[in-house]
Amino acid sequence: MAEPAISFQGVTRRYPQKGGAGDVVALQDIALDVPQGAITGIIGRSGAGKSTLLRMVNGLERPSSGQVIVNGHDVGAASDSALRGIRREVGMIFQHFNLLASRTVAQNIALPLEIAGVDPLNISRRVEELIARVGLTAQTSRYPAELSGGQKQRVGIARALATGPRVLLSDEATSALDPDTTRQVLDLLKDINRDLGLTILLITHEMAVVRDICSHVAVIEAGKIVEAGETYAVFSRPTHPTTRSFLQGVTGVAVPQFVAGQLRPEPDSPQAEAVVQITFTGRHATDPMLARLTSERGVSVNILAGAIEEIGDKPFGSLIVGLPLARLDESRRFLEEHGLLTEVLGYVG
Ligand SMILES: Nc1ncnc2c1ncn2[C@@H]1O[C@H](COP(=O)(O)OP(=O)(O)OP(=O)(O)O)[C@@H](O)[C@H]1O
Repeated sequence: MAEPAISFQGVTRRYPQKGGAGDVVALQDIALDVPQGAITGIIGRSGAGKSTLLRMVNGLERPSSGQVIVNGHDVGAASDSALRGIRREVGMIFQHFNLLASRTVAQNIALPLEIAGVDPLNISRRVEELIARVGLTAQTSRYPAELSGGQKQRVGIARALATGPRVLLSDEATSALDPDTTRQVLDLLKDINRDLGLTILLITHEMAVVRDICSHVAVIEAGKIVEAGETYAVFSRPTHPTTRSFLQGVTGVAVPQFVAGQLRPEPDSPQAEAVVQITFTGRHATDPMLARLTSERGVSVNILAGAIEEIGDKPFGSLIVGLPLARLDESRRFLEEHGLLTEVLGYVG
């Protein structure tokens, strides 16, 4: 296994509160490896600790205890001069772009190179290359106020890439953009990841962003990582309720309203129907298992909701069905034996 690009080792961050009301524990004993060359998403609700975690990677925050190792350097223990070196290897993009209004596109992108003392001829060559890379050649001399949100984020990306970082941090980079523009910016990040082998660590509160570009994901809740792994594995077998609730919207299936209102945790009668979520992954996503359950076992299946999509180019499907209570155990066994995951959501009738 290659060394991780970033390794959080037992990281805790406390903030003292005014008036001696005890500390706020923003992060608690975080252990997480971010693989080299991957796109890793940290997803969590507001206040979960995402920004604090991200800001540790470029030393904007330091751990109260534990270590953050980036490309082999212990960021929390780095001197100011070592930190400057680490920051050249770590670019960052922001939700609100953070561009300088008085500088053109080219001048904004040139800024980190000027700070690094690169000579002017090399700066203009490099800036031209970066502008082409993010598709803004026609906007080179425009000011931020003359750009759309998506174009501003492209400038942010080019600026973050200027010093040739090995890691790119993204702080809710698409949260201020409409869905089409979000898609384009995510595609650009994916291309950069692939072409430059750049490690990307992003924070988001949208599972759709994770689904669309992240090969790995960590779910953070109240300062703790509650679930982490390859996106496909986490999507197929979410174990934590927070992960499940983030997934509900994104896999496009939810219990339909007319059923949700009647759903009960226990069956009321032997004639009840179990409402079951079935998750399909890999080749099983396209196998007609439900048809076989009916034709081979004579079980009538009532399809209530469903969707099939792709995660990391692999098919992933989710269905919600009604199954007769009397045949529930047998049906679940049949489906599980064929590689499908089943979960009883409740009972109706
Ligand atoms: N400088 C600070 N002083 C005191 N408390 C802080 C400070 N920074 C963050 N916190 C607290 O730490 C916790 C985590 O905050 P953080 O900003 O990392 O969450 P987040 O997941 O990024 O939230 P959001 O999505 O709203 O930005 C919160 O309870 C927050 O109030």
